[in-house]
Amino acid sequence: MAPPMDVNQQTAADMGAARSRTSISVQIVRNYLYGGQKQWDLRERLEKILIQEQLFGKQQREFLGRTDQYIRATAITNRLNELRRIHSWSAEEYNTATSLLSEILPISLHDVAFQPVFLGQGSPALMENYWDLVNEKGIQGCYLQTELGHGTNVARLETTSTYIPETQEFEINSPSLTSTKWWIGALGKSATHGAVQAKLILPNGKDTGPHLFFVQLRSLEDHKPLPGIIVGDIGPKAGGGMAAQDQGFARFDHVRIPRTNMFSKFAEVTKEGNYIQPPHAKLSYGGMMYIRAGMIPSAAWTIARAATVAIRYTTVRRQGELDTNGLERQVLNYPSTYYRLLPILSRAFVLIELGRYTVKALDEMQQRLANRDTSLLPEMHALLCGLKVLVSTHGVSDIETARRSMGGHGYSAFAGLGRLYIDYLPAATFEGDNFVLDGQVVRAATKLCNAVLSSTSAVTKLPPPSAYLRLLSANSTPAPVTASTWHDVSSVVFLLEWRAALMVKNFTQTQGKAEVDANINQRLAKAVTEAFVAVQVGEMINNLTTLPSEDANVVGRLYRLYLLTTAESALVDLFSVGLIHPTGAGDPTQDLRLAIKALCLGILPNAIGLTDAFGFSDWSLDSALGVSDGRVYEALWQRV
Ligand SMILES: Cc1cc2nc3c(=O)[nH]c(=O)nc-3n(C[C@H](O)[C@H](O)[C@H](O)COP(=O)(O)OP(=O)(O)OC[C@H]3O[C@@H](n4cnc5c(N)ncnc54)[C@H](O)[C@@H]3O)c2cc1C
Repeated sequence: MAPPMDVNQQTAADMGAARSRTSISVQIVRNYLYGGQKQWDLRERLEKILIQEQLFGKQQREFLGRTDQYIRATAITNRLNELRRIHSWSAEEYNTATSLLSEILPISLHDVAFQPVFLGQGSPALMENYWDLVNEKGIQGCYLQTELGHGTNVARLETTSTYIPETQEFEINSPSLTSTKWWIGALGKSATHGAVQAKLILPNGKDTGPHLFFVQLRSLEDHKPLPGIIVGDIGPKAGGGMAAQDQGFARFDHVRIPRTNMFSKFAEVTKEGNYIQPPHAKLSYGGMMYIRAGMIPSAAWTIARAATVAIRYTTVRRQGELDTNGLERQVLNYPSTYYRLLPILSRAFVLIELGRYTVKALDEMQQRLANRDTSLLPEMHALLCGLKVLVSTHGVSDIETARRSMGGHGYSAFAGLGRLYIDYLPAATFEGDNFVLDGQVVRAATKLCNAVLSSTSAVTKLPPPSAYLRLLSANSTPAPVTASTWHDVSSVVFLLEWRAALMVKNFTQTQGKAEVDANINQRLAKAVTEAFVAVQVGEMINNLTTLPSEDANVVGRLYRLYLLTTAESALVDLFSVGLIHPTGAGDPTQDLRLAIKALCLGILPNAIGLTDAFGFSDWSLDSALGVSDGRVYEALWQRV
C-alpha cells in the first residue's frame, strides 16, 4: 500500500481524479448553458475587468457590520457606473456585469423594478422628460407598493393620490400609520425617486383603485427628503440578510406632483379630471411579470452556485471507514449524499434552460402589449405566478440542502452558502407571497378546465402552458404505470400532465359541492406548474441532438433525473388520482426509486465536470469549500 498522502495533496488529487473521469466536453456544455460561445466570451471579458477592481474583492465582506456593508455597496455601485461609462457598456453588458458581481446592491431595485415600470408604463411625456436620467442612473428609483398594513391585498392599500383639476396636480397622501410604505428596497437611504402605488381618487370623489405615480422623494442637491415626505430605513432583516440593501419606509403629507407624473401609458386622467380606463385590467402587471420572469434564471444560477460548492467539497471531503487504499470514503459517493445533491444539479440545468424560454416568451408578450394586444396576458400571468413559486421554493430548499450536505463546515460563513441562503430566502415572499400566488394559478386553471369540460372546441384553443387539459377530452386514457414507465421520457411527461389534468378536473367538478382540504391550492398549483415544466424538459431532451452524443447523454441523464425526482415528489398525488395503484405485481414506487439511483450513479463520474460547466471562477464563488483546485483545508485556514 502506498504511504498516505498529505491531506491537502489528497484533496487536490481527488479533485484532479474527478476531473479526469469527466467524459463530457466542459467547454461545449458550458456554451450550451450560456446559450453560445458569444455569451460566455462576454461573461469572461467582463469578469476580467471586475476582478481587477480591489473594491469588488469579497474576502472581507463577512467581517463587516451593516453600515459598512451598505457603504461598500454604494461604493461598488458608483464604480460599476464609472466602468459602464468608461467601457461604454450596453444594457446587456451592464446587466451581465451586475449579475457577475453577485452582490446585494441598492441599485438593483432601480434596475429590476423601477426602470422596467418606467419603460413599460411611462407616458410619452414622462419618457421624454426623464428616460435619459433613469437610463443613465442620474436618479435612483425604487418601487413603493407594500404598506405597513397591507402587502398581498393591493386593493386595500391606503395611500391616496387625489386629482386636483384647478392646478392639474395629484396630491399624494398617507392618511394613517398603516398606510406607511414599508419594505421598499433602496428607499431607506439611497433612492431619489420612486414609483408610488396609490389609490387614484377623482375630483368627484370616486376611488378607481391603485395606480402608479412618479414621485421625487429626495433633493438632488443635498439628498434630503423633500417637504411633506418622511423617509427612513426599516432596520436589520432576519439573520442579518440583505444587509447592504436599505429597505425603507415613507409617509406622504399631501405631497403635490404634476398630472403628467402619473404612469399613464394605459390608464389616464384628463386635464379635466376624467378617467380613461386601460384596455385590459392586468396591463399594469407588466413590470411585476418582468421581475418574476427574471427570477427564474436568477434562481437557476443561485442553485448552480450551491450545487458547485457542495459537489466540489463533498468530492474532496473524506469521511468514514477506510477503503482498500487506506482512504476514507469520498462523501459524495454515499447514496444519501448524491441523492441529495445530484437532483439539485439537475434543477440548476433545467431552470437555466427554462429561464431562457420564459424570458423569450415574455419578450413576445411585451411586443404584443406595445400594440395593445392583451391576448397572451392572462396565461402568461398565471404561468409566471406558478414558476415564481416553483423556482423560489426550490431555491430556498436547495441552498439549505447543499449547505447541510457539507456538515459543520457548511455553517462557516467562508463556505459561502449561509449568505446565499439568507439573502435568497425572501424570494419566497416578495413579488407575491408564494402561497398567495398558488391561488392565482388555481383560478386560471379551473377557468380553463371549466371551458374544456363544457365545450369540446375549447381544447383546440388551449394556450400552450395549459395543453395538459387536452387530456380531459374524450377518448384519452392514461397508460398503466409499470417499471418501464420510468425509463421512457414521454411516459413520465404524460404521467405528470395526467396528474395535473385529473387533479384540476376533480377540484373543478367538486368546487362548492364537497369540502376541500386546506392544502388544495398548493397541491394543485404545484401539479399544474410541474406539468408545464415536464413538457419543457421533454423538449429540452429532444433538442439535445445539437450536442455531441456523450454531452447529450450526460445532460439528458440530468434532465431525466429532474423528471423522475419530480414524479417521486408527486407520488401521493399520483395515488390520490388513481394513476398509480397497487396491482399485486411489483411496486412501481420502488421501481421509480431504483431508476433514480441508477441515474445518479450514471451522472456521478461527471458531477465535477458538470459543475465546472457553470463556469464559476473562485472569485465569483467566494467559497473556501468550493475552490476549484480542491484544496479546501488550506483555503479555509487562509480565511481564518
Ligand atoms: C426583502 C424584501 C424586500 C421587499 N421589497 C419590496 C419593494 O421593493 N417594494 C414593495 O412594494 N414591497 C417590497 N416587499 C414587500 C413584499 O412584496 C411583501 O412582503 C409581500 O407582498 C407580502 O405581503 P405582506 O408582507 O404584507 O404579507 P401578508 O400579505 O400580510 O401575508 C402574511 C401571510 O398571510 C398569507 N396570506 C395573505 N393573503 C392571503 C390570501 N389571500 N390567501 C391566503 N393566504 C394569504 C400569506 O401567505 C402570508 O403567509 C419586500 C419584502 C421583503 C421581505
